[in-house]
Amino acid sequence: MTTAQQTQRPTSAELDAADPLAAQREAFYAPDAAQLTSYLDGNSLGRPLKVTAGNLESFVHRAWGSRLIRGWDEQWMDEPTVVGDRIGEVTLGAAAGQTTVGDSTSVMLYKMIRAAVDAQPGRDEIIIDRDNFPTDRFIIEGIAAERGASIKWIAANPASGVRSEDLDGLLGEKTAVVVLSHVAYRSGFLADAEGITAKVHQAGALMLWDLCHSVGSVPMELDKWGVDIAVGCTYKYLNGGPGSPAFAYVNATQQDRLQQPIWGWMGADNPFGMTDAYRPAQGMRRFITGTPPVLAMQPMKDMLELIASVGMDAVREKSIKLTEYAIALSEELLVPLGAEIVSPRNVAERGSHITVDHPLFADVTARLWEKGVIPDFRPPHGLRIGLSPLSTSFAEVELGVAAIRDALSEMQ
Ligand SMILES: Cc1ncc(COP(=O)(O)O)c(C=O)c1O
Ligand SMILES: Nc1ccccc1C(=O)C[C@H](N)C(=O)O
Repeated sequence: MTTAQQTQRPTSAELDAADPLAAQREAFYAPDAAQLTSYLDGNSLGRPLKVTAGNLESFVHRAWGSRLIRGWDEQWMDEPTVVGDRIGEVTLGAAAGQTTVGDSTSVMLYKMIRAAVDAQPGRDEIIIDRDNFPTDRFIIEGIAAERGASIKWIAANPASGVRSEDLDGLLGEKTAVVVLSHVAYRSGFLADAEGITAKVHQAGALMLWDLCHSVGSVPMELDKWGVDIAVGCTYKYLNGGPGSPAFAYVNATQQDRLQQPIWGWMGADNPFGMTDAYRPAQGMRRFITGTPPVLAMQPMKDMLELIASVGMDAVREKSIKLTEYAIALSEELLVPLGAEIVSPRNVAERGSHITVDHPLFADVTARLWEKGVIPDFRPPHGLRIGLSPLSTSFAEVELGVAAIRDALSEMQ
């Protein structure tokens, strides 16, 4: 590092002092320092809010313990779409009536991709990229086998992600649906959701975005972009807790055309009519299958209100500053030790995490976890630094990257 670099870059203390969202970090539960010194994995599991502990206790005592079965009539039957609408309003740019909550992300992806393929007669091709998260790829392989559809693969580009031109030569009159991640789980590449959606529509195909790594960190305008379907998880930047349920968005114009494949009573038009035949409910309720995971939906409500109070634009602004800082530190401290930054340098093409590659990073990550410095590792060589804007400080990033440098140089 040159002296010039040292003097040009603000210190982590200066960045924290200038951070308009710094006070929000107090809202998160803080384990004692022996357990945690730097949490860099909010993109895998967000931290709990302090208020969530009391709210869960009160849920047990009041809504569940006192109202008991009456809770379904009074509130819980509507919870999937009420919480869904709030996710839509606060984070997705989605008007009410287009978002619901339930199932795991994998199951929700299955339901939505199957519904999309079934709704496109004469079209039997699904497009996805080789670098997409395993569950997305596996589910599409399963659906292709089940429906006799074929898969058109976008070639892997691990240091980047999918650009509009990557669809050239693959998109056509046989394409039923295109499935892409808005932010790539490995590189953090942020796709041009609006441009790609428009291109997919020109070919008459449906567009499904996996929002797992963007929801709650990147502002979105799903309605404006004309997105057909989106699925995302709520345990990362929506801090819903381990295994909190997924959400699905279906554009109002597509809801009647889509029929999901797992016909359960809760997605039928009259669940308590105990009818002979399944008839799908109107609107988003048709995408529900079984009893909604109401308890597991509670923590995300607290985070949604915190995000609403500051706004997604402020969240994104901090996210950009955090990833810029993590890249600058990685360049100074890790690249000289042979590490390679494999995330986009252009902020407009980057979500809220970065990945740095080095052959020793699997061992480095294991050693860091013992010390309470928590990034994560994705094979073959990627150490991911996830920066959850409302809970991460610049000091934490500096401490974390310095610890990675120390572990790496000790092991070399
Ligand atoms: C892009 C992407 N899709 C899906 C998932 C997860 O699916 P599930 O919630 O079913 O484990 C993840 C992370 O776990 C992910 O990063
Ligand atoms: N759901 C999990 C359960 C256990 C451990 C990690 C996860 C993740 O979410 C991983 C994340 N989707 C990833 O991009 O690697």
